[in-house]
Amino acid sequence: MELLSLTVNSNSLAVLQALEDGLKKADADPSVKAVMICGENGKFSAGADIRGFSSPKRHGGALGPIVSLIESSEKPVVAAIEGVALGGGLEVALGCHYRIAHVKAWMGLPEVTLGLLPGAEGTQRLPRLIGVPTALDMITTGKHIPATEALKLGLVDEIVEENTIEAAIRLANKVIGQPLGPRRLSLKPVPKVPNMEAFLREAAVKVKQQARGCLAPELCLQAVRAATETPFAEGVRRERELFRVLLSSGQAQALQYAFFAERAVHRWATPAGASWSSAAPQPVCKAAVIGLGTMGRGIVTSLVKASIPVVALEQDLEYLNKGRKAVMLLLEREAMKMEGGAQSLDFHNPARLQFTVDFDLLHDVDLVIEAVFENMALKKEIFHKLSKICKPGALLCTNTSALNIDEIASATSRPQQVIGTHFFSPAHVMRLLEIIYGRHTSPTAIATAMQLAKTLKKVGVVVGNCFGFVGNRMMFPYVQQAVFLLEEGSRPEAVDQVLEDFGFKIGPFRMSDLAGLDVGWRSRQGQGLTGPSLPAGTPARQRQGQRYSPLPDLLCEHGRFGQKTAKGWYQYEKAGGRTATPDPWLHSFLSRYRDTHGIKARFIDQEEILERCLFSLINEGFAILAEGIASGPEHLDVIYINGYGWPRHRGGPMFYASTVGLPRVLDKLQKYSEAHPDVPGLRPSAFLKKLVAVGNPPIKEWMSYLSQQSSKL
Ligand SMILES: CCCCCCCC/C=C\C=C\CC(=O)SCCNC(=O)CCNC(=O)[C@H](O)C(C)(C)COP(=O)(O)OP(=O)(O)OC[C@H]1O[C@@H](n2cnc3c(N)ncnc32)[C@H](O)[C@@H]1OP(=O)(O)O
Repeated sequence: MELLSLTVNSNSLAVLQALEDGLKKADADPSVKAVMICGENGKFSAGADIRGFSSPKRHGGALGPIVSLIESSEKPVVAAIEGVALGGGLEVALGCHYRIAHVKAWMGLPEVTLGLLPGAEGTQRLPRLIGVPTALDMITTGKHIPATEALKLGLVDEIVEENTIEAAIRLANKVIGQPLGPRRLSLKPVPKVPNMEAFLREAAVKVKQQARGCLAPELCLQAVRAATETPFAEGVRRERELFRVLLSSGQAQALQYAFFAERAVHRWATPAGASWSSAAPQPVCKAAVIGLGTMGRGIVTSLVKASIPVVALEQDLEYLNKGRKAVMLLLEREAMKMEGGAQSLDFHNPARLQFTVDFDLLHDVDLVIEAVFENMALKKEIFHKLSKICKPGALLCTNTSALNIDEIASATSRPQQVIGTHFFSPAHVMRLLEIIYGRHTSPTAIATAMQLAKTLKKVGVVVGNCFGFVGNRMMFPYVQQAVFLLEEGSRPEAVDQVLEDFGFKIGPFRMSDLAGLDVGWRSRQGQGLTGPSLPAGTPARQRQGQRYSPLPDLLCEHGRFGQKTAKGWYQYEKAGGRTATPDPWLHSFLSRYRDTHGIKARFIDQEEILERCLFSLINEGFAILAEGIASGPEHLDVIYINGYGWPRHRGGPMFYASTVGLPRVLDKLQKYSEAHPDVPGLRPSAFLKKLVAVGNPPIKEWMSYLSQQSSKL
């Protein structure tokens, strides 16, 4: 028996060479009767080294012929899949005549998530093995499936609970001498679907809709279509052609950047030098959530799903019962999606989930997440109480989206254990957790919050304390520009369309209707920008000498809070309705508003809409980096991709800026700033100017142009 060993993500080229050499040697040696391919260290293969994709010759082109070589071997080749078989790794397994997997193994073709397609004949072999609908789903989503599902789909021949390699050797011995023709996937026809053409057409529409401008899913579908329409060799040619298109698209680079950015933010560090190496997380065996509004409900659900026992607290029985019902509904829905159902979550067990109005029940929890509404006085009152009731080591987290962490911490006797954990709605679905450290927050508290993010299957991003932190702070100038564009002549649907065409899930006005216009209104009232505390005689469209638009306030004064009141920037079929329709009332309201303020409406083209919204957001990003609020551009990008619906295939706002070119971003900001001198958000940040002055360096070098002293933390 010849044994070939594959190494996960080591030098791909060396693995390929070893595979080719081993196969040739095995074929030439008459004493070898069968071949078994396995990985090292309990992992079959996670595919190509993603960093190597910038050198095309090293990958796609090289693996296909080797997979063919495996398949054409006259000796049976068995894949022993342990750990993961992903991308090129699974394509190798598809070339084998038999596949045997450990029960805990995972498989998938995630190339699409990297802006590519399985370019080593995977788009041609997988449909032949498991049928077009399932193959298409795996290839266009890139999802990883467990071995148990792979067995049901026919992707593997057998799963084992014990030693996969021994089982594979047994299988190989058993099949020696059996005909290999029926095991060669390239020779099999693609299984028929009743109306293949109609199926593919419908699938294409769905894929395009979900892709939101991302090329890879559509080209994956085209490659699978080729498998249904042409012989294997022709399909392979088409696959290669499409692979080359994707490889040279900027989207693949953006998606690969996003892959590494998400891993890079896990290695958090503060300007004071704290990091994983200086802090270990505290165990979180029991948690509490205060406030069962929209955010609190999602947070409780998220904790229960992660098997962390939770005490859920509300201010009185009426709110508690309302919250309890809503949480139970969410958990039932989540349980239905899981294999073990409600039993697996065990949320009816009071030891797992307890509802109370009694603060004293929080005495033994390891971590509290306060999720009451955005009111500093209320939050301080709660934190003061927590600091008295909770055990000494308990971590006190606040789910604020903008408020000052230091001020909240000042209400406690243990500011080192106070930290911001900004969840995104719906909290049990959205992947982002913005983790905000204050002046006194300890490294242990940061490490614990980061570990919590991981346990909740979220991406934790550590940032510093400032109004709006990173995500919302960058969002303010973006939304502000969107509203200014309305004042100047545009309409909500026109602005949204441009940003949705760019790839955002929803544009700023649809988003604001969904979130509720009253949220921002309350916050602006709190800041004294509108409402009774606004000094008499304040000009309608100016605050502290800067341009201000009262449009959102005026809508709220008309009771237009968005979806919840069936009217906002759009109109909806009913209160709570989701279908936004342009509203003639709003259009005439905007005309009257412009007349009142002597604004002459003008036509605003798509380029201006896009640039003013995006470049002002990016500009704020540069200011955030310069202030040391985030430790690198990838932090901002990960926040935007995972929390704000930024199109992943554009790599995040800062990566996008690097692809547009910083000189162009600067030029445009300068132009818009000259036209609107009373809008500070359009004034180019000093850091952006510096980067342009030093010659527009690549994004990975940006931070090296900041002097250490610039950090305000
Ligand atoms: C059988 C032989 C084939 C091998 C040679 C192939 C030759 C290539 C030819 C053709 C091309 C094929 C296309 C592809 O294969 S594209 C790559 C497809 N694979 C993937 O997309 C897998 C990506 N990785 C993951 O999904 C996960 O990392 C996973 C493997 C599931 C492990 O997850 P987890 O345990 O959570 O660990 P991390 O994600 O944090 O990863 C740990 C570190 O490893 C780095 N990593 C992981 N995968 C890759 C990769 N494919 N290339 C480069 N680096 C990778 C990751 O960045 C982490 O590094 P660090 O700790 O420094 O951040």
